[in-house]
Amino acid sequence: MKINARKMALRILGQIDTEKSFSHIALNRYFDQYDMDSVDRRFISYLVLGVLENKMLLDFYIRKLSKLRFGKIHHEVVNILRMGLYQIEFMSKVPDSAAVDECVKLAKKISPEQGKYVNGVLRTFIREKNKIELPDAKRHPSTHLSILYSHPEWLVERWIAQFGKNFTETLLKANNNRPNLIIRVNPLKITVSSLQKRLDEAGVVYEPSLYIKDALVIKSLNALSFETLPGFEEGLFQVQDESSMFVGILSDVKAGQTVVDVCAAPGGKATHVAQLMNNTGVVYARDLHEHKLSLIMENVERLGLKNVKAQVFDAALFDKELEHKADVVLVDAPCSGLGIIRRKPDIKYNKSIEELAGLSDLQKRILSTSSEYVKDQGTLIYSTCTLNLEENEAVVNWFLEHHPKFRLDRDQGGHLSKARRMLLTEKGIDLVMDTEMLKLFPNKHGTDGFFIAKMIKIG
Ligand SMILES: C[S@@+](CC[C@H](N)C(=O)[O-])C[C@H]1O[C@@H](n2cnc3c(N)ncnc32)[C@H](O)[C@@H]1O
Repeated sequence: MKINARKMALRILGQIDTEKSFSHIALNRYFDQYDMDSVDRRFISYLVLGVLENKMLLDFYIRKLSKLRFGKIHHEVVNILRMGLYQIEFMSKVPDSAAVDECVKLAKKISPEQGKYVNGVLRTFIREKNKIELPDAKRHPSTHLSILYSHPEWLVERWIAQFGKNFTETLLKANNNRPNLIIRVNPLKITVSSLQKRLDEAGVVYEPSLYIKDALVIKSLNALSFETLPGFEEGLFQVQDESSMFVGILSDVKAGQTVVDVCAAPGGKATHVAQLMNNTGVVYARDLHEHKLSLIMENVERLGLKNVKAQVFDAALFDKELEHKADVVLVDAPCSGLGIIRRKPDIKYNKSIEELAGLSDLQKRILSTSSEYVKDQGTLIYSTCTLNLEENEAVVNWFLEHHPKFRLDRDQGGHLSKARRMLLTEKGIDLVMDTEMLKLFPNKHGTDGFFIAKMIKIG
């Protein structure tokens, strides 16, 4: 039986609200449970993610248009209105009349009055949307940007203070764009050109990554549909953002080395370095959560890796067994995740200033403890998928002050070939930061927001 895509989207939004599930998990759960074609999947994920990305703006409109106070509106009707407004405002291919009619049908299932109410709000929006004024951009810049791009005001204020207003606006905008699906080819099983042939045969549209030699940017699929690509089950590739692949490249691992990845699940970076070591040496892939080890193991097995040992271990605690044993230690620390809002729009609504403060203490502790595993002349890499100074530069600067045996690697861009550096310069993309730490931004580099500091132990 054909599913009703809007009804399904409404159920998923309801579940995200009530169970506080992450959107990608809720979407995948429904996609696994119901048989639906790729057109429906794409429409549902577009609508659900679009509503979440723009929730504050859509709620601002509802507040302006509704005769009922926001808190008094039936909870399901709030989501019906959000879906209707989103389709009218952002989905140009959906005729306004279809958006209204379908939402009214959904609301009528609750009661005829709710149908009338939804009809009234949506039709008023179509007539009067140009008259709705946002908070004044000059007098209240952070409130204006916060509503326009649906990011909490405290975060907008913080980013304006750290990056300036114009940069922040482009960052907020980029956070509401859908990211590409990026895959890292697994050279242990296939060459890049052979995988490209397989993708061509399946009609998949892709292009080579600007940054990473063995990575492909998939253009014809969204990030949630990677399992449908040819070769996934066979382990011919791993899904991973280019920003995160930089950790593997910067680590400069060699065959036979010992690597400790203290925060490894689901194993993106651990499997990358294991692959770069050509299935030799050993990668200790650790995580605090036992249930996450299976995620690492699934990837390890699928990719055909023999050199990864997955272990449960709390990175904040010292493990004497590994003292001074590692050539490379990866600290991909738990963080606020504010660099991956494009992938998980829920993140921007779930964080608070208090939570961020607690995180930097944990990050310092994990980094200090893990540094004890590094051999003389060994490498320590600290990374996060967030953008705030407090969780990035401040943590690394604090660490360097307290650990004089470590220094920043001076040549963060040195791993890139000359040709690739020229290409990036031509495109106006600057990778080497004046702080000698690498920070990538969705609006500047087209990648996830990501931070990497590579340090060397002088010994
Ligand atoms: C950013 S994710 C790691 C992503 C992973 N490195 C990858 O590339 O796929 C951070 C991980 O740290 C783990 N974690 C959080 N606190 C931890 C702790 N105290 N010790 C070890 N792992 C921890 C989380 O379970 C989470 O899987």
